[in-house]
Amino acid sequence: MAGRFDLQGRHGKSRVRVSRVWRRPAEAGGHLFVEWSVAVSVVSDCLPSYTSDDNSAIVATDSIKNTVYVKAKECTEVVSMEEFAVILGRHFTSLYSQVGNGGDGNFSQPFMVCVLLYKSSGARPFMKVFLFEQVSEATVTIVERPWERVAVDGKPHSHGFKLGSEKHTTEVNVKKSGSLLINSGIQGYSLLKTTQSGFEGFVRDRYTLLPETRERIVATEVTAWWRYPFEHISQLPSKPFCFTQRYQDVKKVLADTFFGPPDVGVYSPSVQNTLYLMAREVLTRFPDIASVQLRMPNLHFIPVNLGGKENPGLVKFADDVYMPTDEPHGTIEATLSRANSKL
Ligand SMILES: O=c1[nH]c(=O)c2[nH]c(=O)[nH]c2[nH]1
Repeated sequence: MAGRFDLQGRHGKSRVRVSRVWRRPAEAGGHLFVEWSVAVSVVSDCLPSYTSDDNSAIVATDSIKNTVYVKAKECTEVVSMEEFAVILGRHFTSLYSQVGNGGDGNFSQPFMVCVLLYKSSGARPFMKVFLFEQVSEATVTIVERPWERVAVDGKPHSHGFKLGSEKHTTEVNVKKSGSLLINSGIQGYSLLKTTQSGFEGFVRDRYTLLPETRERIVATEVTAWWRYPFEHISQLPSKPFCFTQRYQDVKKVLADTFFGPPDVGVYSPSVQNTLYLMAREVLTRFPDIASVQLRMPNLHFIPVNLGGKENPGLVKFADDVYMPTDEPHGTIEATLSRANSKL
């Protein structure tokens, strides 16, 4: 018996690199500059293109790329990358229905539009039928290159930037119905402290060699994702809420909790506990964040002990010289959500 198959597909364009400058006068804070790597992926009714040579319902990924540049141009007011991702998501999920139904987007099938075309020669008009694709869903992912304004002689420069390290990311999913998911995050946020960290009381089995300690270096490269509670386009906050500012706030709360007060720090009994406290602080401080996921590899700094059988204790380690490693590393991650939130 011939098999029956269920086909699902999506297509889009990845790594569309776009920069946008908003040229404000120096008195208003100077130029704003962003560099984004955008990926757009749409779910659409173009299954015949997979199963046959019929491409008539495909929005070309080249057009998707061009749309990113056009929409960036149209953003004459400063936008955050979350807002830009929503603009793109709405564009792709509404564009093809607007032609036929005035924009309320309630088609469940691909639809046809009949257009009467008139020839300039005055010949009889003829009718052409277009089949428009239904984009039911769009996912837009953006990673920002961290250009930061420089300061010269302690004064913020009006149009000079240097590259920083950690990156702001976002992933936005928009459905034709208007339903929405906005996740934002941080990638490559490297944090280290030279003391106030230990690891004791863990399981000892016959392969355990790791000594217990209350004194070690702890280092990690945080990847964070958090979810905003806006579940429909209509719930999007109006202006004063700024996703970019919230990103800066979350970054600060994560670091402040990791390090503790500047003079004394805070003791970390495990990466697990520090991760939890960081996530909890984010949810406590920001009611507009519904859940937060943290991934914190434990990047080991191994105490160097020279010696061996012949020369035991040739050079004794005294919390001073370490061998930095990034492979292998511990992998520690958790998600913290509000108890009443639906994930
Ligand atoms: O903070 C830590 N958590 C662990 O789970 C772990 N495992 C390990 O070997 N060292 C550490 N450190």
